[in-house]
Amino acid sequence: MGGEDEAVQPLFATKPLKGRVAYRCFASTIFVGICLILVYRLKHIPSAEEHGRWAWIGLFMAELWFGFYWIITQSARWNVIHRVPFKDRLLQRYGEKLPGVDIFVCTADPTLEPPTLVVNTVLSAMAYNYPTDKLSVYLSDDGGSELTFYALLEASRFSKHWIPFCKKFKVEPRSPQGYFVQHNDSQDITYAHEWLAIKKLYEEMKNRIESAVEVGSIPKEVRDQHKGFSEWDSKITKKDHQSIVQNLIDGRDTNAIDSDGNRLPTLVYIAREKRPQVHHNFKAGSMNALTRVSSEMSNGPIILNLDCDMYSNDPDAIMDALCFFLDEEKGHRVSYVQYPQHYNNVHKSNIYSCSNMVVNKIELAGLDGYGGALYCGTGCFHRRESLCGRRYSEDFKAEWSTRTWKNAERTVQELEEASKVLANCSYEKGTLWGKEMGLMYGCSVEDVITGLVIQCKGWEPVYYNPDKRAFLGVAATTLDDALIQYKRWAEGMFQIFFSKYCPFFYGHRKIKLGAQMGYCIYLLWAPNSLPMLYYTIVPPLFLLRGIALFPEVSSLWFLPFAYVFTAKYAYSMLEAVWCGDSFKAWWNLERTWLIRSATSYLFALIDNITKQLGLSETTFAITAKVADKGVLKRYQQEIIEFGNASLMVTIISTLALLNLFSLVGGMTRVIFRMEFRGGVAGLIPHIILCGLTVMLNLPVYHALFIRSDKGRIPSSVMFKSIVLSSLACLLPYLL
Ligand SMILES: O=c1ccn([C@@H]2O[C@H](COP(=O)(O)OP(=O)(O)O[C@H]3O[C@H](CO)[C@@H](O)[C@H](O)[C@H]3O)[C@@H](O)[C@H]2O)c(=O)[nH]1
Ligand SMILES: [Mn+2]
Repeated sequence: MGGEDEAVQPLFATKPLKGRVAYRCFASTIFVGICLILVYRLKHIPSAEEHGRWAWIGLFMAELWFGFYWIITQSARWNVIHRVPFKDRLLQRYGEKLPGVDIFVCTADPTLEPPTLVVNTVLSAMAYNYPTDKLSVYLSDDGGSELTFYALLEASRFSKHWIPFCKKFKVEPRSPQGYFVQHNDSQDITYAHEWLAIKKLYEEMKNRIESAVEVGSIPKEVRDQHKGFSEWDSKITKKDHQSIVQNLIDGRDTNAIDSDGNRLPTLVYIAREKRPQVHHNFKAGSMNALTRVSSEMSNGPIILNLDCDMYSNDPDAIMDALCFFLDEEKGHRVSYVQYPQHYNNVHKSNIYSCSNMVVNKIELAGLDGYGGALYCGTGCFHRRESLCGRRYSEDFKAEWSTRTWKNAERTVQELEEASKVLANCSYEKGTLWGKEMGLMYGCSVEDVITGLVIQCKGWEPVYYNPDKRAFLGVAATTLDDALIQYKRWAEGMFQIFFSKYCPFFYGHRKIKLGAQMGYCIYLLWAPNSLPMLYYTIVPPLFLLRGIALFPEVSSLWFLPFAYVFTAKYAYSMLEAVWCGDSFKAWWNLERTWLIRSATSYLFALIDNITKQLGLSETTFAITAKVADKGVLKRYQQEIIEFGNASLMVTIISTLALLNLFSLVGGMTRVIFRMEFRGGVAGLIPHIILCGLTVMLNLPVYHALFIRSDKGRIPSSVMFKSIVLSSLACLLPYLL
């Protein structure tokens, strides 16, 4: 125990990122450039008789927005920090006094989220290097599926072999699926022997689960093995069923031991009550039910929240996270410790830009620098108290060691019955759950808004980005999935901005200005769509018409445009490469940003408006975690999957064609020296802009005209977008 006379060494350190001063100087030059651009726009507005007056004013507004948004993004780069925990000191000081940790895993649909995937996450969580009597894993199944329950039952049996195997050979990762795909070339005989045996067990379990899933029901002899299946005796549906709470492993039970005779962690299955007439609030509702049910059982003061597709990749991650909570001097202020979201199915070139290295390494760490670490929904350790709505106060000191199972003497049956009440629809009526307590309701990014509210109650969250990836999830493998996911995020974020939780008002005097701005980088994704669309539609059309909307290249006013554009993109490329992206990944990100703006962000904007008008409601489109073989193959080859004839794809291809037509038309004009207003030199910026857009869209043309696989853009979409873009090209002649 930390000696009384010597000063206690901290359990974690916070360090600034190097190179700040240089960055701040550089950013200031861009700022000057932006101001000059705006001055130019204001001083040169075409007169009422001239062509392009309104287009000009539109460009001014778009550039005003980009400038404003750029300033907002500086908050995430101004004050970047990183955190360093000291696990060894923790181990020395807290041997026996470690707090209980409850791990929540959420799943919602046995088809989109296969039970095998779910139990892999659960098993990886059960196998953490942490005293098993202090570890409890709770699975919330919003799908209310007996298939998932069955899979969990199988996992509880398999864990008796898996956990000792992991600990004996220190295997990593601890998701069996993730582990067995690795190559095993060990020479150790006992290891090879046991490896084979455990692999066989795993494959058998997997086959049993998958054949049950295929048939869609559980064989009678299996149903008879566990009383829990009786919950499904009366035909129940996903949207209409009673509360189900089944304790599959009771961690207090001295007979619940693994094959080496060590105690097992607690394992509980929960499907909260669902009734068609009661709104279930998606994942937030499920997390809150988990919080209450777990408080009736293990009641761990630390909660780790995982999505069902995100397994633990580092068996020591709990120890790292605890360093932040248990630090004697600063730990009592920490509300949650968020890890970045990484994916195990993302390639180096990252075609849909799902994993964002710059966001993970710079932006989120930059927000943390202002005390504004985001809560991202998964891979996050919470303090139960702050999650349950407690306000921070100076005299708050956690008592870790005194807390254990709240109802230690009660039997499993008694606990299950008591817990079911907590998972009932009626339980929350008239309480503060979803408003002041637990995760917030009514927003499709329940995580971000909950994090903001917790911060505004005085807590200081931590963002921790270790070199070794602590959690690995599954990223979207089709363009549609990726865009719909971003639409959900952009919509929820923008909704926060226009609610009473807008960081600038709600956070005023509660969180730092840097954090308020930092939140807005994401909250303002949706409105970016309009200026982005404007910039990719109007300048190309005016190029076609031969009307310059930018200064001539020989003019001094061209300099700020050239400087801001080049410096911004050169910097963003260097930044991406520095953060570990490839050049191609950065290039793909630029395309993705364009595509997202034209689709996800635009739709998010529109949906927000219709919601304000009361025409639509919050929804939650679950991202698929599996794809069929053809799709997967193309994903492996890094070919974009357009596939269906959706409105989003139509917009993308129309925009791409419009730029192509304009570029060709504009170049023809230049080559044949047709008349211009403002001279050829004035059109060069248009050509550059349009040319870059065309280059970004190369895969779109490829999918339109060359590809023949199923992921190409369907011909119906092709015809539609040819007609639409041609019509658009005629537009400037009518103005
Ligand atoms: O009614 C629901 C819907 C979803 N989920 C679970 O929520 C998680 C996230 O859903 P997913 O479809 O995978 O969405 P993503 O876009 O991948 O999730 C990101 O964005 C969400 C907010 O939009 C956060 O909740 C997630 O933590 C974050 O990873 C999954 O485990 C689901 O099982 C539920 O429990 N109940
Ligand atoms: Mn997900």
